[in-house]
Amino acid sequence: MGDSNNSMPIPVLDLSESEEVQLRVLREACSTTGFFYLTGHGVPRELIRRVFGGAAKFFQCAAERKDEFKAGPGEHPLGYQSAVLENIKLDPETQEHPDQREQLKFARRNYVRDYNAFIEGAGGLASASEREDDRRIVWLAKALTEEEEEWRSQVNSYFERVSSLGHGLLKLLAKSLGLEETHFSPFFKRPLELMNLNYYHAQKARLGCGSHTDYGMLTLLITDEVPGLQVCKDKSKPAPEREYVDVKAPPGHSHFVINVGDMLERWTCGEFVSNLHRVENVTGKERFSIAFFFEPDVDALISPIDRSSGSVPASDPLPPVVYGDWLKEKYNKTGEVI
Ligand SMILES: O=C(O)CCC(=O)C(=O)O
Ligand SMILES: [Fe+2]
Repeated sequence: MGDSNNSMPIPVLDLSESEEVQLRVLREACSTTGFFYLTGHGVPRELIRRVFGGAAKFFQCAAERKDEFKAGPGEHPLGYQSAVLENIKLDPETQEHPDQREQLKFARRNYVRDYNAFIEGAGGLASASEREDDRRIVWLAKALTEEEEEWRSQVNSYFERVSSLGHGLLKLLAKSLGLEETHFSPFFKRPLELMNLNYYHAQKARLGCGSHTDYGMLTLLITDEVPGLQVCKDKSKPAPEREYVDVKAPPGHSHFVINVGDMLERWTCGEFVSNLHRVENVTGKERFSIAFFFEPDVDALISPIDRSSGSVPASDPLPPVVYGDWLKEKYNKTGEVI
């Protein structure tokens, strides 16, 4: 792991190394490719394997069964999304075809409330008591088989483990920027945490997921061993000239692949890079991945950090934004149909 492929090395952050080394690796990774592998994370491989196993079974189910996991009104952006039409994520500049993947999405109940209030303009934000109490992970299907019940507890436990990793990484990120360890905590009291199980079909010569950046703070991804994820070498180039390099698929679910999102790039005034990436599944094999999007509270007011003064400056080069407003604008721009 961590060797260069096609001349773009992806560093490995090992949480069992000394903090000094961790901070150095993190800073270096975030300010160059915006991607790093994470190991020493403590999420049991067996748990990850079981979550993947259940996902493979779920996506094999008949369409009628999968449709029972579809979101109803007020339940977006959760549940099952088939590969046809509902799942279009078109970047008109670079992507000719819709994304080719099925997804099953999970979040906590307060995410659903906050998302719908802010993005869809329906209902209110999670109430004060819900903010504290309702961290339940939502499953949309009315009834589950015994096997699915078992899978549910594995998926939920994986979600909690990755959520804790996200909070831990916030502390490291803050320190790597020379800030107090708790600097980001007030903006992550009830973070938007969205977990997508992805199923890329075994088709050829189509983008499973078109070139994009992720919107939030960090994305924590686990893939199977089928390659497909590619990272842009230099996103400042115009779209037709951009080159993409493969991100080596870690063996046996051993490493997370983590990347900086747009909000963190903005928060750090561009010091940390939210890089373009895509999935090109040309192996002729099915591919599965789990992406966990770790994003600030929907109503967090985020002022970019100017490191030249070491804190939030009086006159920001970038104005403060409310995270939910920023997200809404992003969705409107990409024309994502949910
Ligand atoms: O499946 C992958 O390897 C990456 C998926 C991804 O980039 C995304 O869903 O944002
Ligand atoms: Fe992504």
